[in-house]
Amino acid sequence: MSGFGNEFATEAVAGALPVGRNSPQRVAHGLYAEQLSGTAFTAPRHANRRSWLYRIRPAAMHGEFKPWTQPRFHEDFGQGPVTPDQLRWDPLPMPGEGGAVDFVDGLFTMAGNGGSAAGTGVGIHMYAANASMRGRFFYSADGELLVVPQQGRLRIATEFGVLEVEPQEIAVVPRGVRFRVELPDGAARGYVCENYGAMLKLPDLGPIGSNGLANPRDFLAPVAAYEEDEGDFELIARFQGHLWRADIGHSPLDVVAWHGNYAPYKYDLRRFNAIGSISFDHPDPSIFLVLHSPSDTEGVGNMDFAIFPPRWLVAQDTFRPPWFHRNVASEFMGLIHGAYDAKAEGFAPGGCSLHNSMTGHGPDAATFEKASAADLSKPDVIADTMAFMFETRAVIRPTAQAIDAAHRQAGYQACWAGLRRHFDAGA
Ligand SMILES: O=C(O)Cc1cc(O)ccc1O
Ligand SMILES: [Fe+2]
Repeated sequence: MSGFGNEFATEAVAGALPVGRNSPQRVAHGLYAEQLSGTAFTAPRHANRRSWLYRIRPAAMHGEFKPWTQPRFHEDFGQGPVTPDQLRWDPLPMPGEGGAVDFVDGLFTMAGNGGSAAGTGVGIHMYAANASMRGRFFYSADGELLVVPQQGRLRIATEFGVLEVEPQEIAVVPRGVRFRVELPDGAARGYVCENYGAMLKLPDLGPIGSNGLANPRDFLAPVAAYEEDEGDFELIARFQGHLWRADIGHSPLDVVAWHGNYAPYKYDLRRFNAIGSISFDHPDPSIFLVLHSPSDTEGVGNMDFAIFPPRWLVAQDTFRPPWFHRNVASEFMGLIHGAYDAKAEGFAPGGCSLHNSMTGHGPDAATFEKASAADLSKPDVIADTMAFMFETRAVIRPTAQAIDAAHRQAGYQACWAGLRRHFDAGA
């Protein structure tokens, strides 16, 4: 179903959705009615998000939660010093032959800030998996999950229905929504931003007008689809930065019908309408904003999700690639496909980089030399590319395991070492 944050209504069995009311004395087909609130009951109408689920069994039915761990997936961003160095990583290695690693087992926390208790900031994770989740369901009460596949498709079976996503598409699973990730291609890798702050929304467009960037109708929510499976299953919860496990005797994906505006959704990044300079200068990357989690300060994001999609560069008398800069915000980047226009080498699909607050960064030496000499009478086309950025207000703290990881690039700073001195006061 199409449209960002729309008021949807969907039923997998005719007549399952009550008409004109949410909670009739007896729901059709013997279903239970249950509300899922994603915002405060009293949130203003334009921001209020909730859905009504009509399900075989209520969400309350499961065994007692016991602490559970997956040591690589956590919320420990450390208390100590954070290096202001530029950091970069090779792709997270795929699991070896050693056994089945599903989406939950394959999560690896790279970095983050704030936390679930404070309700601000983000957790930034990667996943590398080689098996579908079997008999296991997961939800995060801590944050909505923005999933950015880089390799391999995901079939995300949720309480609300099924989302199928492939690299260059994204999925967002709201806080609390239970799901299972299956891997149609047998293996998958990608990025996850766990947003502890305000729910992602489409940015305002200001003078751009009423169309452009990510258009609302390209966001797709699933139609209702339910499972009736019973068995010895487990429910894994992410709650206050820790993981919990409970027995559950049935699939919690048993919602036969639902209506409301709080639901998972997907978006194809290739639909993004990129807007840029047709005169001179390279605009700020906010021009590439897809989704925005506002903070309590107007105009300042808790987290901004921006992409760098294929596009034409036509600016005249302009250094066309991203400029050298320092930013009060902190920038975590990933590459989904192709090459990134600021880095000639070393930033591989599935890799990532971190340029924290006020850390100098920009084009590497090879990119600088090439773009400084480029013939600007012709447009450049940047094809076959899809990079993205999670940009946050707070400093992004890499985890100890990310700093110590064998796939971290020790010599990343060398990419700027070859920038030559060109200054000549007399020239
Ligand atoms: O650092 C980066 O590569 C991301 C980025 C891209 C761009 O076009 C302008 C600014 C910016 O931070
Ligand atoms: Fe940057």
